[in-house]
Amino acid sequence: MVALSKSTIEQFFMKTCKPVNALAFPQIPLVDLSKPDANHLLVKACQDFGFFKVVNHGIPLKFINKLESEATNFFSSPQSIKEKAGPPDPFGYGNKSIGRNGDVGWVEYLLLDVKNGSNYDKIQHPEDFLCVVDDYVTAVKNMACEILEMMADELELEPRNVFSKLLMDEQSDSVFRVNYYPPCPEVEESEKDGGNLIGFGEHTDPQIISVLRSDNTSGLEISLRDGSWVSVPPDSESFFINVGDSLQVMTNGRFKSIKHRVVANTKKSRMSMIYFGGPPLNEKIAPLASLLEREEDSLYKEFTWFEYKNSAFTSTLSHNRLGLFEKFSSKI
Ligand SMILES: C=C1C[C@]23C[C@@]1(O)CC[C@H]2[C@@]12CC[C@H](O)[C@@](C)(C(=O)O1)[C@H]2[C@@H]3C(=O)O
Ligand SMILES: O=C(O)CCC(=O)C(=O)O
Ligand SMILES: [Fe+2]
Repeated sequence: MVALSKSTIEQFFMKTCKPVNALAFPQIPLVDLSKPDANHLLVKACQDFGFFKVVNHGIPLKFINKLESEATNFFSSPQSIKEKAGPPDPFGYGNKSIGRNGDVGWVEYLLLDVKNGSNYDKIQHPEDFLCVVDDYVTAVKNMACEILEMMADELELEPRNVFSKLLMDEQSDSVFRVNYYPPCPEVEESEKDGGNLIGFGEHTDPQIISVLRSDNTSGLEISLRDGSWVSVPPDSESFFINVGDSLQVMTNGRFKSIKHRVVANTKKSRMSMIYFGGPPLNEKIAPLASLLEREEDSLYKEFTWFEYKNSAFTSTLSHNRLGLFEKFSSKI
């Protein structure tokens, strides 16, 4: 990134909420996938937070390291090379501008379509990149499916692939993103006023499940039920799982899609990679009939993922996207 003036940088300061010093939150739910209580703990975490950390995940470290090193090469290449992989329409390289509706963040990113690798050819040496992304995404998708099946078991839902089949479907509309948050030394002056540089503004993820891995730089924050923000202690050897809006709907609001954001670290860069597991475009998203048989009212109108995605992608990051599909907004 080129050096920017203070006034240019000011547009990245948080506008919607007072500057915060979100406390590090050591009580992030922790699920050890190799332990017998994993099913119970992950369902509890989805109900209480919509977020948890996973250890003993079985994803080979070499997949993670290779991808991190390819991505580091990419983000440290000359701006003109990176820009050849952009603009994000919606896939490709993006710089500071997120989505199409005016959101900005102190971030560079690569957004890739998992279903159809064709967009990789914007990137220089696509063959190297394609190979490492595929290995990584396949492994992470399998872990996401295992977690979704553990959820179904714990909720006594049948078949147990009721959620995971959506990610396994050849037409699954899943997305992969690598975010690079450069340091911003120019901001230290303004920090005296208690400012915070926004890396990625607050939002919920629209899909079913998101699997996030970052390096050991802090920055990710989650919003608790009382509206306070807490900082997630980074852990490069673990994965963090987010419940997405679609899973909130399918569980009729039992699982919460978590509001999260990234505050840029002004001194250190941060890199994260996120797999967003989504359903096929024509899939109908609605509370599962077997949950409604248990005498619950459906809280949501049915929609297809295509409809939800269209509406989501015309909204800004912080918009409450599910509001449009709620039947009784006061109940949620
Ligand atoms: C402002 C936007 C960026 C986003 C599309 C949207 O209009 C609203 C949802 C955003 C989000 C958040 C989670 C993922 O990072 C993402 C790829 C997604 O599916 O929804 C982004 C979208 C994006 O960056 O294009
Ligand atoms: O970079 C991160 O840690 C999170 C980014 C994020 O929430 C997203 O890309 O949807
Ligand atoms: Fe997100």
